[in-house]
Amino acid sequence: MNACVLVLNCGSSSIKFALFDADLPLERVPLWSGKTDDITGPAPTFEASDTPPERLNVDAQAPYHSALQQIKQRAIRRLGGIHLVAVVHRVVHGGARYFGPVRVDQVVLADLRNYIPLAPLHQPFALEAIESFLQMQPKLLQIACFDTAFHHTLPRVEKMLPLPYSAWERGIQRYGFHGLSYQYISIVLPERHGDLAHGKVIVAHLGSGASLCGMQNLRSVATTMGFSALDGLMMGTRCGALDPGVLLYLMEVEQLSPQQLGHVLYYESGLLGISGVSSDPRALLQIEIDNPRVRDALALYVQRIVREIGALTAVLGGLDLLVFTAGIGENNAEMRARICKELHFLGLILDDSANQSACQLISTSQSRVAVAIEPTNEEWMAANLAHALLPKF
Ligand SMILES: Nc1ncnc2c1ncn2[C@@H]1O[C@H](COP(=O)(O)OP(=O)(O)O)[C@@H](O)[C@H]1O
Ligand SMILES: CC(=O)OP(=O)(O)O
Ligand SMILES: [Mg+2]
Repeated sequence: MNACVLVLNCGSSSIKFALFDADLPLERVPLWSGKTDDITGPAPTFEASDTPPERLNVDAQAPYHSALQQIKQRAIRRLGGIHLVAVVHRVVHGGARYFGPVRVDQVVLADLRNYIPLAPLHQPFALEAIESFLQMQPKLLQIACFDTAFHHTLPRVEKMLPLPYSAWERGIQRYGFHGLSYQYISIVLPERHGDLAHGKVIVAHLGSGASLCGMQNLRSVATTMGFSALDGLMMGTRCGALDPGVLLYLMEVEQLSPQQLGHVLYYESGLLGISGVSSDPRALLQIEIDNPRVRDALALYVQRIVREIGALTAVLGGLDLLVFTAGIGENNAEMRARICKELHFLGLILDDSANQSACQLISTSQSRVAVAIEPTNEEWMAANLAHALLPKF
């Protein structure tokens, strides 16, 4: 083995990490991987492929910083004597400037800071990770791969917002997110589903953050997240699509400051906001019988997904394949069943036992729309994209 790359994926509630042998072809299974979950919550956890899950001791004043330092230490320990050739970062927002993977130096870092207001739940943590490695080892290659990049193929009409034209000229447009996940899915779908994968496909990335991507010929043609990671579906703590009149009302009549409004939309809404209990459907499903607010939260969550699948099906002009991915999409059979039940009008028929067993294909042979589960692999996708920037051995 010549060298390794370390990938860091700073999500809204987790940091995922993976170590890949840098030799091509890049194995999809990492040498070492894991995640820290619920970092800002009361009981953050650390899980890695070589150790049992444990409680992570984080500094409550700076939980992300402290989790990151611990991952760094453990990664260095895991490397032993192996040469680390680069650290690859999932950076959520690349704006209108960054599409391909990019080497990050202080200049690029300063530029990427401009996007913090557009992705306040993600961008600061990824940039903090980059900065911390740059300080520790200034010569170690830092590479950013962007969540927005895969949506570069969106037609102009999907990128534009119906605001004054000058907004478009100022870069106020729909970008789309979860691109590393969708790009990975676009690579594996033909391997699993042959020609069907090249048709009209909707991928449902349902995690803490959630979005849909409509693909045709394996390219993004429509997506539910837009200018920021707030648009589209209802999420764990984020509202999703909202009547802009509500924002004006909250600011003008209820006198919320921009900071307070941001906090409401990013941290206090979605499943947590409606239920008042949790942002995790797993927890909510267990208590819905006794709790009407929890039932409302789950019903609204499903309704928003079904409504947007309908919209993307219209944009695609039909639907051949629906793919579930990310934490909820991959693991929560009950949520998949509730969503699919509402899509019966499309001729979609779920195979209940295949769904319960989380099979690769979970629709019946009579179903007019094939339904699949595909575990995402954002870390491998980022490592793979970054490979072009690595020095040749
Ligand atoms: N084993 C599991 N069973 C059911 N739900 C799960 C499981 N693992 C994760 N999830 C769900 O996935 C969500 C996190 O998804 P993930 O894609 O990891 O999000 P993020 O990348 O934004 O941190 C959690 O809120 C939880 O609801
Ligand atoms: C863009 C986004 O919402 O990412 P995540 O789902 O990892 O929070
Ligand atoms: Mg994620």
